[in-house]
Amino acid sequence: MRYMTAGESHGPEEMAIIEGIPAGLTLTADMINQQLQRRQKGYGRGARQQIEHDTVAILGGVRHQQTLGSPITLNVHNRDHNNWADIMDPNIAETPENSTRKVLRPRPGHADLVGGMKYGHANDLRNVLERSSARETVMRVAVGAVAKTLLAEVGIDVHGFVVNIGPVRTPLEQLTDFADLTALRAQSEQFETRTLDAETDQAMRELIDQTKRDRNTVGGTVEVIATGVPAGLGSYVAANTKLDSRIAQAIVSINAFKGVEFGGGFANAEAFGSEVMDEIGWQADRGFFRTSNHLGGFEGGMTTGEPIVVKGVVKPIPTLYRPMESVNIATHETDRASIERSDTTAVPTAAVIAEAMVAITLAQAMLDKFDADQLVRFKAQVDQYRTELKEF
Ligand SMILES: Cc1cc2nc3c(=O)[nH]c(=O)nc-3n(C[C@H](O)[C@H](O)[C@H](O)COP(=O)(O)O)c2cc1C
Ligand SMILES: C=C(O[C@@H]1CC(C(=O)O)=C[C@@H](OP(=O)(O)O)[C@H]1O)C(=O)O
Repeated sequence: MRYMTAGESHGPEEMAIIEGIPAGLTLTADMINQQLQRRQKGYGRGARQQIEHDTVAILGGVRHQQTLGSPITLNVHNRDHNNWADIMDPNIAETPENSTRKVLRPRPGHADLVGGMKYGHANDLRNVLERSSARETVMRVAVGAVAKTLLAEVGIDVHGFVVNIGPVRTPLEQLTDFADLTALRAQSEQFETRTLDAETDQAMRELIDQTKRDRNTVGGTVEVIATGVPAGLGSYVAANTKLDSRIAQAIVSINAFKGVEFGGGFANAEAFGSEVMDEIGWQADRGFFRTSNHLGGFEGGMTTGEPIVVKGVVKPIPTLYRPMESVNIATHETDRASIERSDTTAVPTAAVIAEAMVAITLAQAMLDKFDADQLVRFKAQVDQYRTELKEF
């Protein structure tokens, strides 16, 4: 399964084409819209999310709510395009009237300067920021919704949670029961943590409010857990077949993500081997299992059959309303960076996007391993494989 997205942040549309989803999967716009709505929630975002009401149009690859096996085409309209129509119109040449809102003072931490140097956009760095914007992640979440729908057919569930925003951490106890990820979600639509007491919820809001008043931004950490994943996805035989490395790539491909860890991750570097390896057990009704999950569900680049637990580090938003020092690319004079309308934090949204990226990567691994033509055969092969694993 592969996919591609296209679209500029203030352009008319965001688009995605997915190739390789089996025929016979029930898919509706509502299923995708539920995930798009989750992406739009989250305390700390700017005014853009009030303008957008992201809803998907399914334009190809589906008939009577069933996938056909042909490429699935998805589309999300940018409502904000109305406010940028002349400036962003693909079909109207540049004129003095529509050549406004130029970006000439690159923002440190954003793609502006290097993107401009690379593609030769010396006239306007907007040509960079329109695509480097995390607006693109709306389509990743749409593609992720399709992946999650497929994975649910074979009992795989994937969920993203907020771990911390700046110094405010959710009370994150070691998980022993991964039975129901949806139930694990604390009842907080704003933060999507897996445990959240009123005090922490309040502390997070206060931190974000204070950061906004300070005209600053704040980052954090998110965690994605995937359950029901069979052992043996990915392989140790070659560098590019190791599934943990593909998941790491998928996470760091998201705007602003700067680090990844599996299971105990960086803390494992300070522990002894006896505290880190997951001991092996066997029961007739389960087959092989582990008594702990310090390694986050991977050995040798392969899934162990235990839940996948992966965390991602989200840096603070680069655009500051109290801009940092920069240089005007037209005059080469020192100046303050441009201010574009911006979020204070995007960590809660980042959890939903990271979930989508893990779901996409797992769906790809499953479709590499099992039949990708039709859902019935795909499911039968997964069942058969699970039986073989249990009987090993
Ligand atoms: C959901 C989300 C929303 C974001 N919103 C903003 C924003 O409002 N302003 C901004 O400067 N950066 C924002 N970013 C971060 C930039 O897109 C990102 O830092 C930039 O593309 C440079 O890429 P890099 O940080 O991966 O190096 C956001 C990121 C995510 C994941
Ligand atoms: C549009 C989204 O996020 C945007 C990501 C983003 C950036 O620079 O990454 C900058 C902001 O864009 P704008 O200036 O239009 O408000 C965010 O709102 C979205 O998530 O749907």
